[in-house]
Amino acid sequence: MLLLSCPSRTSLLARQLRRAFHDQRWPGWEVVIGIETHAQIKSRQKLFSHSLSSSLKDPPNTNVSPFDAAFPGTLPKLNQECVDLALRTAIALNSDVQTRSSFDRKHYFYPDLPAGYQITQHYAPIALSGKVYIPGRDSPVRIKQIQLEQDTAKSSFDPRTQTSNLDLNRAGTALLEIVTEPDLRSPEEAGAYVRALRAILRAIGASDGNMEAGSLRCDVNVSVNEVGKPRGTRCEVKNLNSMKFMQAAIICEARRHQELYLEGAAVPQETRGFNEDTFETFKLRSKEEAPDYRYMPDPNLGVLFITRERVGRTKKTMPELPWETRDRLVHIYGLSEQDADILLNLDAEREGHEGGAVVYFDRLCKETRDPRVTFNWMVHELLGRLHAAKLTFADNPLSSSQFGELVDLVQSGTITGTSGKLLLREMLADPSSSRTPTDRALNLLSASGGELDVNELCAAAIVALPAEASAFRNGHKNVINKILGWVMRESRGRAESKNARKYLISLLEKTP
Ligand SMILES: Nc1ncnc2c1ncn2[C@@H]1O[C@H](COP(=O)(O)OP(=O)(O)OP(=O)(O)O)[C@@H](O)[C@H]1O
Ligand SMILES: [Mg+2]
Ligand SMILES: [Mg+2]
Repeated sequence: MLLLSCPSRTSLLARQLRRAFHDQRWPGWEVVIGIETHAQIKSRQKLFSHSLSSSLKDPPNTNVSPFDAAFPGTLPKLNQECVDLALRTAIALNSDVQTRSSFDRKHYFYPDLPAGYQITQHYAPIALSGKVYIPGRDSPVRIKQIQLEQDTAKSSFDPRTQTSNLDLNRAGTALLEIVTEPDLRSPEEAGAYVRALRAILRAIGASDGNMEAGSLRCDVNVSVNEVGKPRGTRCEVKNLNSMKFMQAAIICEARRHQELYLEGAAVPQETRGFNEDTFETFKLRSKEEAPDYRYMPDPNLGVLFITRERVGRTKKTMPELPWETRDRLVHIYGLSEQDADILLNLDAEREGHEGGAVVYFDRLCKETRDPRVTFNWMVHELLGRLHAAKLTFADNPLSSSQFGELVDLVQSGTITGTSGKLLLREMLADPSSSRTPTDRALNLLSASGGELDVNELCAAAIVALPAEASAFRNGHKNVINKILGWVMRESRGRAESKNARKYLISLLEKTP
């Protein structure tokens, strides 16, 4: 947010028109997208009961309280941990937290909904009108509202035995529904928005945002119009659980609407599904067939009051948000925006070593290493090696201090860049070895036999014997013999002692 300027409305509009007009896939058409995201809240217990939020590993029907199963006479009790996490989300998305919000019943009849209704926040959601900034766009994606609601149970059908199975583990788990205004204009922007939202939810601990595990699901609303003409009719594609499927569903809808308009037909407002095998959307129901949800306030839950003090207290506990991290990487460390995004995307994909790629990079740079050199070693060499072995950053076995020592050896000229790469390879092959990178570097040097580099050994001696080096610099000139002894030993007597002594002294006098 700190990075991005706010251009005037007219230049914004012109840019948006240009962007729409220049989409080579559908010149002259504008594709309009709004997204409803359901994120499972990372709370220990469900939204209104004491049973635990389940993971996919839990056996079916093991985390179910009488309330989740809608036993008569059971009552909901709002879990404040979920409210706190919703509050953190609202603050992170720059939204207006509502002092008063409330819960409503949304009725429909399906076996995965034991009570016959889902408790949601239809009339008065917990937060309104937020903003999410995404790379490549000056204007934010506007958030319409954020609401708390319950998840449904899971039903599955076994065609062999012709039976339906119900698993109530998920019933009543807390969800956040985050709804955008129709501000997105391409499948890529939609992807960038979901990635940015997921990074925020993860950074604040509100959700795992794991699409494969179902903890982040999206409904996309798509309409198409000719550039400069009024908006088309929107169709909603439900329940997309991967970025790839979401973007494919948008492309499919964009083309389908264009074809209908070109034939002179109208686009009927529909709710659609996505076929993961054919990559096509299909009709679930038309607007006329839409269920009447008969929304009504839940009489068992009162008003949810959130005081200004509570919002203020929560603000104080907010961590650095992804766009703030990006700003810091660019302005404090001097990385390019692209390089900053590489680190942020590593974190967005998966939690990495020592709490993530940015934390790892921060630790490396803390020791006054040059951030750009460090970035190159971390991303091009370390990550490059990991990728070559089909591993990700999360599998990185080297601690930041081990890896930092390697960077230092190269930076101080103790070993060449080529030897550094060899050393990295060796360290990754045997990460648990008790030998330090400096020890390994020396082995590497002596193993290279004839190519003995006395200068490299002298520099290594200074790194390996810091107390002696500083004693020499403080006037204890005799200590040079100890440092020289180290060089002679490591070179297995192959170094020429007079030259080595001269070079050592010049090095010690040159470097602080
Ligand atoms: N012309 C349009 N083209 C694309 N998206 C649109 C258009 N108009 C509205 N939208 C988007 O449709 C979504 C509507 O979601 P909302 O939750 O408000 O209602 P809903 O889909 O009718 O209800 P439900 O939550 O039951 O699905 C929003 O994300 C909004 O931005
Ligand atoms: Mg909705
Ligand atoms: Mg909807």
